[in-house]
This record gives sequence, C-alpha cells and structure tokens, in this order.
Amino acid sequence: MSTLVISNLTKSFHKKIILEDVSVQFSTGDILGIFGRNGTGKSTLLQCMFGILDSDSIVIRINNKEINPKDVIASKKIGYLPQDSFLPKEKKVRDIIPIIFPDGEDQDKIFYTQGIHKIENQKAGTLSLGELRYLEVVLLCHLKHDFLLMDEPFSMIQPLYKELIKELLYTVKKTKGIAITDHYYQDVLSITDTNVLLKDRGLIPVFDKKDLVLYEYLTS
Ligand SMILES: Nc1ncnc2c1ncn2[C@@H]1O[C@H](COP(=O)(O)OP(=O)(O)OP(=O)(O)O)[C@@H](O)[C@H]1O
Repeated sequence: MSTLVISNLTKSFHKKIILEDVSVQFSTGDILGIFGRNGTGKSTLLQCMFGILDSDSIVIRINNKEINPKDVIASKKIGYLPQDSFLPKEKKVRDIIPIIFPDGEDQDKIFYTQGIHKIENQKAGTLSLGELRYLEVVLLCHLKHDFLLMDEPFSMIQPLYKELIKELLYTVKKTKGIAITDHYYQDVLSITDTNVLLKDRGLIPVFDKKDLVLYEYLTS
C-alpha cells in the first residue's frame, strides 16, 4: 500500500488566503471525494498537490518520503486530470494514445475500452465535450502512477459514460489512490471511501449527503 500525505498547505493569491494549513491524505485502495462551493479552492488544492502551482507552504510525502513539489511530475507517482482539456486538438485519437502510452499492450487496453473505438479516427478537437472528457478520464486511469487527482471527471459526461467511468475507477482503485472533486455529488458519493468538504480555507471530514447539507454545500 502507498500513502500520499499533504500537510501544512497554505496558498494565497494576492494576499487573499485560499487554503490555510490544510492537511489531507489517502492511500492506494481509497477514493477520496473533495467537495466545496465554487471558488473555495478545490482546483487550487489539486494544482498545489501536483506541483504546478506554487504554494506558500506545503509538505508532500509519499510513503513517508518527502518530495519537492517541483519533482512531483517527474516522479510519475501522481497523475492529474485538469479541469480544462489537455489533449492536442489537431491530433487524431488513435495517434494521441501511442504518444502517452508507448507500450503496445497498454495501447490495446485503451483501444478496447468501451466507447474509444467509435472515436479513434477523429481529431481530439472535433470530439464533443463529453466524448473528450471521457477519453481524458480513460487515459488518466491507465497511467501507471500510484495516485490520481481528478478535477471534475464527470463534467459534461452522459449517464452511460458516467457509469463506465465509475466502473473504471472502481477497478483502478485496487492499485491506486484517487482524489476526485466534482459537483455531481451523488456520483462522487457513490464511489468514494472518504470525503472532505473545503470551507473557510480548510477541509472538514464529511460522511454523507446530510453532512453536505449541514455544512451548507447543499440546501437540502
Ligand atoms: N491565478 C489566480 N489568480 C488569482 N486568483 C485565483 C487564481 N486562481 C484561482 N484564483 C481564485 O482562487 C479561488 C479558488 O479558485 P479555484 O478554481 O481553486 O476554486 P474551485 O473550488 O475549484 O471552484 P469551482 O468549483 O468553480 O471549480 C477563487 O476565488 C479564484 O478566483
């Protein structure tokens, strides 16, 4: 089992503190849900954890070994699904897959994942928003990294693909730790093992929908 621990995370933008002394941890085998109203800092949290956004302070430890935020990407321990699309728009899906996955067996797994065959001859830039998001989530789930940070994996996704994504996450969590933030709270709650809510610059543990109402993320 591998464990990712984030502690002492403080992040401000122009003197406005967004995250203050935040700590969070999860292990392979866990799916962690991160909830929070718009603008509370969920994407900021994931970006600081992935090292693409400078924190005022942060300590990142994987299996008790501290890792410099600037080395997170090179370590290939943590994968990240950004909120915005990251695939080259001019390239066809069938040409993108081998760029990210040079190994033939890995490629086969992706080409045979439900829904991919139908879009493999299209350029990424011509996919619908939902098709593109589904492809990105499938690609991320096939990375060898121990931990995945996913910013809105269910965004624009049709119900059928949402179910496929949930099945995929359920399979990959056997070997990975996954943190997900998404406003489709019911979908998130249906697959998570632990949950936190970002409010007033800090994380509060939450257990169910009732807690999301209690902490005013939901009205009822
Ligand atoms: N580069 C930046 N410069 C200044 N302020 C920023 C920057 N990036 C984010 N912010 C601010 O930080 C706060 C947190 O933004 P963030 O995108 O992390 O929120 P979020 O919880 O992911 O929101 P949403 O649910 O809408 O995706 C917001 O008030 C946002 O305006």
